[in-house]
Amino acid sequence: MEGKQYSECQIQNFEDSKLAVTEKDPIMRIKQPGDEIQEGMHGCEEKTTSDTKSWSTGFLMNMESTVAEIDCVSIGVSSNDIDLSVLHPDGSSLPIMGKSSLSEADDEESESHTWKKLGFEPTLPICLKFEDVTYKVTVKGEKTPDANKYILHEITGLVHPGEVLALMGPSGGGKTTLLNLLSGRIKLDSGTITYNNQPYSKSLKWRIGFVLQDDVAFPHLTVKETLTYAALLRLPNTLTMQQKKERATCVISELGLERCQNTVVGGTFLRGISGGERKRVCIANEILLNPSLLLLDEPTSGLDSTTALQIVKMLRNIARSGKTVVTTIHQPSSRLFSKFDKLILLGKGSSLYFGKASDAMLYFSSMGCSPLIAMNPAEFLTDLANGNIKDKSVPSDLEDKFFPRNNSLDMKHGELSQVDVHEYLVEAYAVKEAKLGKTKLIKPLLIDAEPRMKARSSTMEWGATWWDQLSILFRRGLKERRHEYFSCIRITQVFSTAIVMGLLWWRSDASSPKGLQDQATICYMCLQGCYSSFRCFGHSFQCLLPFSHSLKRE
Ligand SMILES: Nc1ncnc2c1ncn2[C@@H]1O[C@H](COP(=O)(O)OP(=O)(O)OP(=O)(O)O)[C@@H](O)[C@H]1O
Repeated sequence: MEGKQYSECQIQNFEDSKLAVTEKDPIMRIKQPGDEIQEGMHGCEEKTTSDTKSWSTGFLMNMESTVAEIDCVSIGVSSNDIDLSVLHPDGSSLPIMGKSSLSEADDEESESHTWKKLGFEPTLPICLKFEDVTYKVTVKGEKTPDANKYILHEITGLVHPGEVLALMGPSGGGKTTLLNLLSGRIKLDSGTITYNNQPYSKSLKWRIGFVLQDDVAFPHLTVKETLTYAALLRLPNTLTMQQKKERATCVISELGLERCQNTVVGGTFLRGISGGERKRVCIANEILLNPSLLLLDEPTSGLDSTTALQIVKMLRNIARSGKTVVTTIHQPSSRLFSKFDKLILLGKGSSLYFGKASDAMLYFSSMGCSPLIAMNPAEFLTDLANGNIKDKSVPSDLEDKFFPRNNSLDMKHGELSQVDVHEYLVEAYAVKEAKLGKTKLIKPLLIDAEPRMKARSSTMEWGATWWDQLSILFRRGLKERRHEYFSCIRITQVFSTAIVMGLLWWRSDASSPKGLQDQATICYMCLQGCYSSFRCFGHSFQCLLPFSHSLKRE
């Protein structure tokens, strides 16, 4: 027991609950009536000490949601180690805070980094809840009057700290739009989005990290330079220059970017780091700020399945460190799919499923939709969201519902149309939602004031001062353009022009009218040169357009 201090657990409404602590593993378990004490737990029951109330134990479980889906809370606490997890009735454990749960015997992830050594300031745990989110745009018709186009229709969901929520569905389903709404970048038309039951506010801005699908990085900077300048620009003034640099180094090592840290990022015309490394650099750029909520738009697009899996595992580890992660995903492999905690399946802007990712197949098979051939679950779900029922069984009531009506019109070659399938699935999901009760489906676990206060007290003035920004941007600009400024061709060009000009006007006599004319000519040429440079300076602003996202972020 040496070196370990056990915390008192704040438990409400658990009248029959007991605490059990193992000596081996510092686990306190809220026992349910009838729950057997496991080997190794005997003799340590109800062991608590008074130097307690560590922030990790401050999570209060709402009784109703606990009964609905959570079996017990498992809290492992030592002076060095804090671990809070939620156990579901199926036996799976979901760590909410601290290191990955001990019960999560995931070999691959046992090697994972815990993110603790980063020594970041406390993260505010954010429980993200969205209910009936609707977003529409007005489409201007040439001949017809303007019409509303629904991009998202009554989408509901919930994600807790420690969880990874995947937004899946066919292209154009509305995933990016939902992500934008959740990040507060665009305003929703109806519905609610809350962060710990509070609406979006400016103070949340720096707690939300957003990794774009096509994030733009400076191609001529190395990975280390990119992250160091980002840290210098975006981290608070309260940190010293050295601390900011150290954080960049830490993030590089945590994201496994050491090998390529001195390689240029690269771009269309410059070979640089690989696609997977590039994605990791983009994620690292956001992780630097230690966001509570990390949103990612297709972080695995264009990557092979192994690299994609690495990225998703990394996201899982990030989530397990107490952050809330929401990501859109396209056609994940089955191994990758199994890494998500929750899933929202979107089809044409409507929700076709929301719940545990592992239950998605069960849900569809329970309604009569199952694959007839061996199929990756993600492929099956995306097919369904597309209305494609080839190689899948169809619910009998779907056939009954549409076949008589569609005898000649919608039925193509004796098959159900995609619209019919889509409508059926949307309706079926609405029925499920109504049956379960929407409020129960998205009942959040309440997060106690203590961890929130702790994280809030760490609120700092973010970003560098005006002068610091100027100096950092100047240095970064020089580095980014060094290949142009300091290229042999450019230097030779400047020097040779200077020498030729110098020779032409060598010893020109300003006292004679002819010499004066010569001097006037060189003045004119210099002014012309300045004017051209000035015009180029104006044009160069256009070059900033591709980096507008970086500018906004910084
Ligand atoms: N401002 C807009 N005006 C008109 N249509 C829009 C607007 N924004 C989004 N859309 C449409 O909404 C639909 C959903 O777009 P969104 O980018 O969210 O899809 P997505 O699921 O992320 O697709 P992808 O997987 O291909 O990135 C698309 O059909 C898109 O054309």
